[in-house]
Amino acid sequence: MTPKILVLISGNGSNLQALINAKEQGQLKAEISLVISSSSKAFGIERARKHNIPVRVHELKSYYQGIPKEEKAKRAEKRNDFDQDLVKIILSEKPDLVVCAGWMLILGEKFLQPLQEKNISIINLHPSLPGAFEGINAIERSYNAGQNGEITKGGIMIHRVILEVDRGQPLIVREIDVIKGETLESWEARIHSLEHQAIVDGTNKALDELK
Ligand SMILES: Nc1nc2c(c(=O)[nH]1)N[C@@H](CN(C=O)c1ccc(C(=O)N[C@@H](CCC(=O)O)C(=O)O)cc1)CN2
Ligand SMILES: NCC(=O)N[C@@H]1O[C@H](COP(=O)([O-])[O-])[C@@H](O)[C@H]1O
Repeated sequence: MTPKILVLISGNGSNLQALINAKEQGQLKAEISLVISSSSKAFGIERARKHNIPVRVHELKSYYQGIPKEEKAKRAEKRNDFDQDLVKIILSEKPDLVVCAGWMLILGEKFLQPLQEKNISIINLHPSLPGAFEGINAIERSYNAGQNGEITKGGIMIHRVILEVDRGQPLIVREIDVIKGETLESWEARIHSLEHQAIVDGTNKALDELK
């Protein structure tokens, strides 16, 4: 039985495209059974649809409707509802593995706990080395650190997803050297190039570890 992966995206979807390409070239040990996007505007939706992969949009803003930013407790409640509804979608799909490929939302306990109980592994692609630049805008932050001489290497990792953001066990780590005077665009392109192979290798490695 071919394993099933479910891919979470929020934007361009170039890493989803890398998984789709790998599947079509026989280099991915799974089928992509569903793509879930946290934004209805994500270009990754088009990428999935072009390859007849089912898509669901699951947007946080629809949960926050009518709740002002100041009402933090109410928003936290709705955030839990968002996570719990996301779990329902995923459990109905029964994937072997969930791959966060540019999913730009922190996954809370209400999401992680039920998936752990069902033994569904979750991995994430993050554009920095373990222990550095957790969170968003990691590419720009690592670029600035490199150009300021604070780091000599950057890179990416595929890691297991735990509650602590970007602190899960790394499965794949790939490095690049800082080049002084390099443009942000060039740094970003080198990072993305690393990502597009690592997302496939990391997914295959996580699938192998399920056996
Ligand atoms: N519990 C976990 N959730 C997620 C992880 C993780 O390791 N543990 N990885 C992320 C992906 N990610 C970095 O790789 C990441 C994405 C988004 C954020 C974040 O701060 N999101 C904010 C919204 C940011 C914004 O849109 O301005 C939020 O969720 O409120 C941090 C890290 C996937 N989730
Ligand atoms: N913290 C998570 C994070 O920053 N993820 C990053 O989002 C981009 C998604 O690109 P894509 O939509 O083209 O695959 C990738 O660079 C990925 O590393």
